Amino acid sequence: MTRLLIKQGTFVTIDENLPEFQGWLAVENGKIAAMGEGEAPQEETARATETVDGKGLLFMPGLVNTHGHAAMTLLRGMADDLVLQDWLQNHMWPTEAKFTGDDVYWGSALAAVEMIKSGTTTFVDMYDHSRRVAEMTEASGLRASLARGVIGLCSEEEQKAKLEDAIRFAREWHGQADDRIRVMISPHAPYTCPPDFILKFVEAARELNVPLHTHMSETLAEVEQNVRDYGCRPVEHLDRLGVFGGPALVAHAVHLNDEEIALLAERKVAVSHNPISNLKLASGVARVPDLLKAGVTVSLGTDGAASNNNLDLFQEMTTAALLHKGVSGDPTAVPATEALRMATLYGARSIGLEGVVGQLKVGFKADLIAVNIAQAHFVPRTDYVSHLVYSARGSDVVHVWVDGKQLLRDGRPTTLDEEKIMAEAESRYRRLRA
Ligand SMILES: CSC[C@H]1O[C@@H](n2cnc3c(O)ncnc32)[C@H](O)[C@@H]1O
Ligand SMILES: [Zn+2]
Repeated sequence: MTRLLIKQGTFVTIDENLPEFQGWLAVENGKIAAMGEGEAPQEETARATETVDGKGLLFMPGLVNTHGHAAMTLLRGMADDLVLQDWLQNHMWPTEAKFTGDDVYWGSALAAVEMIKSGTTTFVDMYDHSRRVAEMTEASGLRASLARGVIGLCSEEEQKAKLEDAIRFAREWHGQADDRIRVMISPHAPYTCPPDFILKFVEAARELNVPLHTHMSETLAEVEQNVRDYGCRPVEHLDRLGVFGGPALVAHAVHLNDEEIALLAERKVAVSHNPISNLKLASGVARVPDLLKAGVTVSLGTDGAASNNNLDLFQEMTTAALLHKGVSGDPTAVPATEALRMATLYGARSIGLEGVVGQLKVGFKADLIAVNIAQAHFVPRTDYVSHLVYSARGSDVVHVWVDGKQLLRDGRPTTLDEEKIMAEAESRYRRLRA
C-alpha cells in the first residue's frame, strides 16, 4: 500500500470550514486520507511511502472543465475571427467530416496534455468517435464525463444510427477506467436536432439514468431561429421536450431573459459558462451574475480549442471574474472566490461529482494540483484566492494527481508522450488541410 505525504505546503481547499492553511495532506487508495495544519505528525511521516516537499507550492483541487470538444485542438487557429454559424458550417463541420477515429484520439491526446499541464483534472467532452476519446482518457489518467455528440441534420436512418451509437457508447463506458469515466447523452443543439429526435435522447437519458448535455442559446441568431421554427425560445422549447426533467448541463446559455433564468433555477439545470469562446465568436456575454443570484449552478468551460484558442481554465477564471465586472459596472459581479468555485466545486456539482472531487476534504478523491507560488506574480502573500484568479496562469501548475496517481511531475506529463502527441497532431492537421 502506498501513502503519499505532502508536507509544508499552502492549501486552498474550497471548503468553508478550513478554506486556507499551511500544513500537510496524505493520500492513500486514491483518496485524501488525512490533512492538517502545521507540521505533519510523526506517525504520518512514518507511514508515508512517498513524500512531496510542499515549500513554495500551493495545493488546490484540480480544475473541472465542464464543456469542450477535445479533438478540436487539431483545428486550433484554422478559422479565427468568425461568427458561430459561419465558423461551424463553412470551416469546422467540413473539416470534421474528414476526421478518422485516430485523428480524434490524437487530437484528444493533445488536449489531455494541455489540460493536465494547466491543472484540469476532470473534463466534459462532446464529440463524434467518442470511444477514441474514452480510450485516450483511460490512458491519460484524467477523469471525464464523455458523450457521443450528435448532429441530427441528416436522414432518419442516419439519425437512428447515431442515436444507437450514442446509447451503445454510454452503456459501454459508464463507470469504466476505475469509475473515472462517466457518460452523458448529447444532442448537439436545438438548431441541429429536430424536436422528435431530441425526445428520443431524453428517453435514452432517463433509461440510462445519465445527464443530458447540449449547447443552448449561444447566439441571438439561434434564439431568433428557434422562435421562427418552433414558436418559442430555446429554453421553453427544451423544457417542453423534457430535457430539463432530469439532470441537465447546458453550454453557453448566453441569451436568456428573466423568466428563462428563473426556469433554469427551478429545474436545477446547470450552466457551463464559456466566456472566452463566447467573446471570440462574438456570441455575447452570458448573464452569469443573475444566474448565480437565482441559484443556478454555473461552472466554467473552454469549449473546443478552435474557439478559445487554448484549454487553460485559469484564463477562463480570470476572464469570468473580469468580464462581468466590465459589462455590469459592478466590481462584485463575479468575485474571485466565486470564480474559483465555478472552476472547482460548481464544476463538480454540475456533473454529479459534488462530494467526490472539486474540494480538498478527507474522503474525497485525490484530484489535486500544485501551483508554483515561488514566483514574482504571487508576491506579496496578500490573498491566494485573489492570486489564483487574477494573477495565475495554467503554466504555473507543476504537479497534478488524479485518483491519487501523479499525471504531472515537475511540469512533465507522466502518462502521455508529449513529443509524440505534438508530432502526431501536427501531421494529422496537415493531412486534414490537404
Ligand atoms: C456533435 S460533436 C460536437 C460538435 O460541436 C461543434 N462545436 C464546437 N464548438 C461549438 C459551439 O461553440 N457551438 C456549437 N457547436 C460547437 C463541433 O464543431 C462539433 O461538430
Ligand atoms: Zn461546444
